[in-house]
Amino acid sequence: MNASQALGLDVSQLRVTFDGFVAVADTSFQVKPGESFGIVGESGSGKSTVLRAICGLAPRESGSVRLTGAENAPGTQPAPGSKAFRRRVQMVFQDPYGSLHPRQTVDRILAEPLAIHGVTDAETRIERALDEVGLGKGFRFRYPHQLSGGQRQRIAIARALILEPQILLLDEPTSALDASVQAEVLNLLEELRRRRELTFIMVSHDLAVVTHLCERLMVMQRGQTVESLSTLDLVAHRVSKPYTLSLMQASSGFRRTVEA
Ligand SMILES: Nc1ncnc2c1ncn2[C@@H]1O[C@H](COP(=O)(O)OP(=O)(O)OP(=O)(O)O)[C@@H](O)[C@H]1O
Repeated sequence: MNASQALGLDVSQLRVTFDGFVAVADTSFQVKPGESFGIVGESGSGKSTVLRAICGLAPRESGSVRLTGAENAPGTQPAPGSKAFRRRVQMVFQDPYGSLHPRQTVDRILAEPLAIHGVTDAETRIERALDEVGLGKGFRFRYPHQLSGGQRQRIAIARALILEPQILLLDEPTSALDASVQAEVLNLLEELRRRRELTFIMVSHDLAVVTHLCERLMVMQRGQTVESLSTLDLVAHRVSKPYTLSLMQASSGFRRTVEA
């Protein structure tokens, strides 16, 4: 993929409510094509709901989600959740076991999005996707229970990438994994981002993970944006809001990273 095909995202005044409860309150942010953007905040602050609303899995009460970049002139915007949108924007969930169908082989799991989108060269794409996530075709006919947690998450990443989207939404992609496996999967994501010029929007409660993978981040609390800052500012403790500071102090992994 060349740089001109990279896509960004413009989220404006996004509001999501569940039976009157405001989970996300008029949140706005922009992610540039090829950028890696993090969303952090305490549990329940609305991070996952932002990602889910972007891809049409959570109901958007108001606000807009627009793809940006050369390909997306005004008037040609695919609706979030539509087939055309999913071709460009894919999501990876936290729990790799829960997100893979237990009775489907890896082959079937990877073939499904291709069939839905009418892609014909399934065999080649599946083998290439398995290679890309460092597993190889020997894994093609295994079931999820025959894989380790890290391998399952690699399959979930392969499934998200098989349609060659430009944007990946990552919801706590490594938090269900052991620390050493976590590092392997983060390195894989970083390598894939560089190779494919992907745009990432990653939710995490772990500041160490976000500083590893993201260039910029947004801090959320109770459905609202507290502040937006660069990773460099965060690492240098150049934060303006007490909430961000308390989040940094609460994150032991982050303290270790800063002290290292
Ligand atoms: N489908 C739903 N129905 C009702 N309430 C919901 C739904 N999804 C999320 N919520 C509520 O919206 C709020 C934000 O949830 P969300 O999952 O976005 O938080 P989060 O910051 O991602 O938290 P965590 O880090 O624990 O995953 C929470 O209070 C949650 O209970």
